Amino acid sequence: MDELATKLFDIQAVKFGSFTLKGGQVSPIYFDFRLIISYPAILEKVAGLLWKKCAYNANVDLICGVPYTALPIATLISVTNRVPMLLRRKEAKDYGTKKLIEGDFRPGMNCIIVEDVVTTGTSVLETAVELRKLGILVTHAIVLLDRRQGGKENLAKHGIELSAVFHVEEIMASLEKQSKVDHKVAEEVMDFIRGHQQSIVSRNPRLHESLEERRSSSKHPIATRLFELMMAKKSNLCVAADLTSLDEVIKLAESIGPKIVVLKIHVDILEDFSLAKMKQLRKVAKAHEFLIMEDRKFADIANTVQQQFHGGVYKISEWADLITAHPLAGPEMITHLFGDSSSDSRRTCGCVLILEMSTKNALTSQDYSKEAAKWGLIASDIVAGFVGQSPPDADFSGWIQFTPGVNSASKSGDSKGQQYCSPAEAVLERGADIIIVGRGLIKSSDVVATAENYRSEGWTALTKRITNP
Ligand SMILES: O=c1ccn([C@@H]2O[C@H](COP(=O)(O)O)[C@@H](O)[C@H]2O)c(=O)[nH]1
Repeated sequence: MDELATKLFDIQAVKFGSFTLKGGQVSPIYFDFRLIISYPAILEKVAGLLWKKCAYNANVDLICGVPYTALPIATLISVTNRVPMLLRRKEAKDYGTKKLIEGDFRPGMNCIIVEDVVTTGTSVLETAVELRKLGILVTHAIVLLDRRQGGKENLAKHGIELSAVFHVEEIMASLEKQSKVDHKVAEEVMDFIRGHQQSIVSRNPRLHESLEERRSSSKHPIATRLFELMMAKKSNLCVAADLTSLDEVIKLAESIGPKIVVLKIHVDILEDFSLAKMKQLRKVAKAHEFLIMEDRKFADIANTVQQQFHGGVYKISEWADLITAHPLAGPEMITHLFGDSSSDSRRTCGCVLILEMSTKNALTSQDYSKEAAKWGLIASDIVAGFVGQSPPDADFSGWIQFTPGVNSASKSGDSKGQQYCSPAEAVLERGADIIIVGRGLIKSSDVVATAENYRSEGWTALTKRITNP
């Protein structure tokens, strides 16, 4: 790595001085990796290191470079490792096939995106969008240099894991160690990078307000209650009790009740459901002060959803404090979810809108969640919060962000598309107010100790986020 950093410096692919960037900022460092093609040995080294970043992934069917600098790099990786390549055009031709993606592929194939520098991740994302339109799966991108300016987090939000050969800190440390730059320049560069590392989370005022302030701006009684419980119990832990027996759920709730603020269930996986047992669970919830969330993911027209909510065997409106709903059917479904304006449920139950899902290749795109968040804001007497992996553009400090896919023991997710992050990452990088932990807790041998660990990690991260904006 030191050798490559030196070579990049020597050929002036890494320059120091004063450079005006695309966004108008003046940067003390500039990376011009287009020069690499003039140095075949360096090009070969770069391609080799990039390939090492994804060779562990047995699922590479194709690679695709982001135009233009990464194209020769991707070509070399393709030829050396015998991995077929795709070519993405920047503009479609106005004659012939008019295709944006050239090459031979089948929908369902896995494609790795290759890039030279990632700042916000937009170029990688644009390439991923075109590939995904054709049914090609994109879950990984490899990059020579990650400037650490939010790209990794942005891509993760879209189900793409970014692996970098270098981070800017590593290049600077290496060049300083080899006396290529002096300490003052290295400091200046790092100050600039840190100053431009504003992630979505650090820009969002909701995430730095105290829970007390947010409690007073909340418009839904259940959101107000949840803020109070969080402060009183010093907990932002929701446990996904995905068990098939309600007796077992009750047993679990009795043991971890003091550590949690929400217990989330899926009523339709219970084999021993009865309203009497539900009453028992409500008693435990009252005694230990936590809310019950039914993760029903309502998604139909309002008329049907109302019946699903109030009727059937489960009579969800009789026992749930919170329910989840997909905003797919439009704003009317949200406003009529609980019934007409006189329905008691509007005050006794809060809707948690699913803006983004935690799984790979989820269809909850940025545009989708942006629109849905706007509807949620309008229906703030119904909507207590949202499920998501990041704060939406239209945000509101009285709303609560619930983030599932939290598991300290597994970084890679399960084998069925679920993706995981740690409690600290969920809170500090993704904006979670409440972390949702399922198998990471219910499968552990000591659920009480594990609940305490998640409570403490989640709460520490939340306190840190509020006190260090
Ligand atoms: O995007 C979503 C929405 C909901 N879930 C639910 O959360 C838990 C996660 O369980 P783990 O065992 O921690 O994977 C589960 O009940 C899902 O239905 C989600 O994972 N992602």
